[in-house]
Amino acid sequence: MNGHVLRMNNVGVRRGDTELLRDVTWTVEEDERWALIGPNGAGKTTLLRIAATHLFPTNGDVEVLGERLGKSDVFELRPLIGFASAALANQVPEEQGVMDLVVSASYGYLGRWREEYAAPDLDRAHTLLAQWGADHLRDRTFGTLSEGERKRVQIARAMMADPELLLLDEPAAGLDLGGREDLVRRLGELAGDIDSPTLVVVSHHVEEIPAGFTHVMLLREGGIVDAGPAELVMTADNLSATFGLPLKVEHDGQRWSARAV
Ligand SMILES: Nc1ncnc2c1ncn2[C@@H]1O[C@H](COP(=O)(O)OP(=O)(O)OP(=O)(O)O)[C@@H](O)[C@H]1O
Repeated sequence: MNGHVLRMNNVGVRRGDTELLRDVTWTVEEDERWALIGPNGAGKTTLLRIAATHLFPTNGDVEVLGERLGKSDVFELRPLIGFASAALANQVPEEQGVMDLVVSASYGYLGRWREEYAAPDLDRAHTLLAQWGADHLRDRTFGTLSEGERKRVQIARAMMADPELLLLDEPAAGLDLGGREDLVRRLGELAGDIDSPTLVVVSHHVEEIPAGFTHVMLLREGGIVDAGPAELVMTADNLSATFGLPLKVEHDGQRWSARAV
């Protein structure tokens, strides 16, 4: 795999006359942790869905975990990719049990109960729920969970199959301040662990970039404003161009913040 987890070359996505993405050239190496930041409609989710092999681009080349999209069996690739998004959460039936949802990820389907789950898989599901602060929810159904609780359970599920690449679309959206800070701290711990999968997290807010995230891509109107090491990309000029208003950017050594000037 020569270290490249993701490689995109001149990727574009077009729907009718609308360009959802254009000229995206991007490489992600194994030990990198990326945040994709941009305003509503910038194309972040579209880009993440391509990385997850859920969407084929209209043009350009994509390699995920060394396999070329269009030339490989995505059903062999997908178990190696953990993916959590609001769209996936919406596909989970309300009555789905939390444990079933998490443990079934290693069996390749969306949470149907099987009698023959292996004990090590059940143990791993418990451990992951605990790691994401959701162990107390394991006897609940997905439909009874709050927004923040759903996010934690979804991340535990995405981690279940021990992925090589973990893609999280707006994991902190809809969380209150305490919930956001708790989740961002846990993501920071994951980022700092050398055994963690390669991470790509989408957000609208620079405050949600966890500590330890090494790289940032800024997206606006389907195009890359800048992408690379966080300390080079996260300038006031770049952020202002991305969000279309003059911004002041601060970094306290761990986390970023931005506000209008
Ligand atoms: N099938 C489609 N046809 C036309 N436009 C589409 C289609 N799917 C998405 N779009 C548009 O493409 C743009 C990019 O959408 P995308 O969901 O990737 O953006 P995003 O950066 O994730 O936005 P948000 O932060 O609001 O979730 C949006 O303007 C959206 O309305």
